[in-house]
Amino acid sequence: MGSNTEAKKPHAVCIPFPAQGHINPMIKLAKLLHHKGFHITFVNTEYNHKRLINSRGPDSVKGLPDFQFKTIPDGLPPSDANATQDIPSLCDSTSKTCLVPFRELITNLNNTANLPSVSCIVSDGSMSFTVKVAQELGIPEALFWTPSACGFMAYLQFPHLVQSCVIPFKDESYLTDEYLETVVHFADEIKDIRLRDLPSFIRTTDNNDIMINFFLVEIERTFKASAVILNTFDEFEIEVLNEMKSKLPPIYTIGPLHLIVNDQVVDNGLKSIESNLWKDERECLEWLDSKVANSVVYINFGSITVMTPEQMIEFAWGLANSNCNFLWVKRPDLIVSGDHSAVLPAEFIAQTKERGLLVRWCPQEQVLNHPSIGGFLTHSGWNSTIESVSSGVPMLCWPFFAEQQMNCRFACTHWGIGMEIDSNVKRDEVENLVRELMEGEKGQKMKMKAMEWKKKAIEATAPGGSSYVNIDKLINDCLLK
Ligand SMILES: O=c1ccn([C@@H]2O[C@H](COP(=O)(O)OP(=O)(O)O[C@H]3O[C@H](CO)[C@@H](O)[C@H](O)[C@H]3O)[C@@H](O)[C@H]2O)c(=O)[nH]1
Repeated sequence: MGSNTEAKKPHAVCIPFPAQGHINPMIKLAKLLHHKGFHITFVNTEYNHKRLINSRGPDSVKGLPDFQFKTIPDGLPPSDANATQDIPSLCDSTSKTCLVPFRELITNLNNTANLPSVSCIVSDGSMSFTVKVAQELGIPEALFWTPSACGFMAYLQFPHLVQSCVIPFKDESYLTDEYLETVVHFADEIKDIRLRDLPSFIRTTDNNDIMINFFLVEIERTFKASAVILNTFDEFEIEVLNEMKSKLPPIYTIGPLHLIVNDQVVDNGLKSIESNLWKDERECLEWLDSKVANSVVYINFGSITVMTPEQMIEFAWGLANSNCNFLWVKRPDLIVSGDHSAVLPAEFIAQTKERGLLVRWCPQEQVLNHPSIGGFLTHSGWNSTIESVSSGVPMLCWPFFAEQQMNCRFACTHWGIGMEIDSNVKRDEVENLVRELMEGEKGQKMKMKAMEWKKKAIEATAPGGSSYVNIDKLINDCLLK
């Protein structure tokens, strides 16, 4: 394409919140927009840019002539660690420090010869300082909220919960299992949501709590955006979406995004653009090839969850005692003490060596699509949940924090594809639930339900489907305006 045509392209600046579970869906959306004719500038933090180079090599950030990577600092002290940063610190520092470098970056882009002017911003909902820059430039800004619609809906309750003095809790005596069972008003059609299902950030007595205050600001700014994007599909979360629709800027449900991208984006150059911050151990796919269909339980707690060595041991013996095959992704920074290798007992390793594989990071989408995977023990992060749904894989849910409790609640009670593991995890419960998931009657029912949702997810993303259509609407009605 000649530089003249290039200069006329719409130019979207895409900026994720700097954590794996946010970068992944944003890079997919950026690829899709590129495929639809946009010039893309993708903005990572310097910290994550370095991690991307470490895990995937320098070519991984070279981009393409019309898909470039840029960086801004995250405001935290420099570090060479290969680990997820502390989330409250990151929320605090990005919201306080990133506006200035982001504005400077856009000014520089607009002053670069042969580069189309920035015509829209697609920002993570948790990086809403960017709305200010869009307003200054008079260009549209779409906020991509990367949790589920039900999780996002739960965050939308924060202003009301604060005004009505429900959160922060008055004192420690409210932090009990009994009080957390209190049913709250959530949506007209959904009456079974309890305090314990709301984002874990509500479980504080601190009036200056970083996370509550952070979400109050992010929610308030959402109303100033031109559009809200969600990585879900209408049929899956229709009650929640109906409830939100009248209260927010136009909402575009465009998920499961990875299905659309895998179907539509065939360009080889784009295929090489990936966003793993840890190195994939792809050998696990060959190991899965050696196992019979639906026989392996896959365990992965995403990029942020941490657990104590004791919890890990309970999971380990629960898995060993279930006698099932398992693929367990044990991220290097999964254990709170940071002691990666010392915690798993030698007897566990010896006992399970024929039927268990431990890796540090894996190509999750491919793993979930592998025929030998029969169930997923997950922390209920939204990407993991929607990827599991898209593959027709039922789940055991051990929600850790943020809106994962809500995803777990919906998986177990609304979608019929999940069973919850108590936060105080014990080996017997793991053993029994893994058996039930892989061999029991309830597991069979969940599998059938998961397969139905998979079909619906594919329909939503196929030509004419709701998410497929919404991408074009998002582009025409918002990003090109
Ligand atoms: O070995 C692995 C482990 C994970 N992944 C990918 O990493 C992402 C993980 O995302 P998610 O499952 O959502 O977990 P978190 O990393 O914990 O995600 C954060 O971001 C999500 C989206 O906002 C929220 O739903 C979560 O609560 C929040 O913790 C997914 O795309 C996975 O496919 C891999 O490719 N390989």
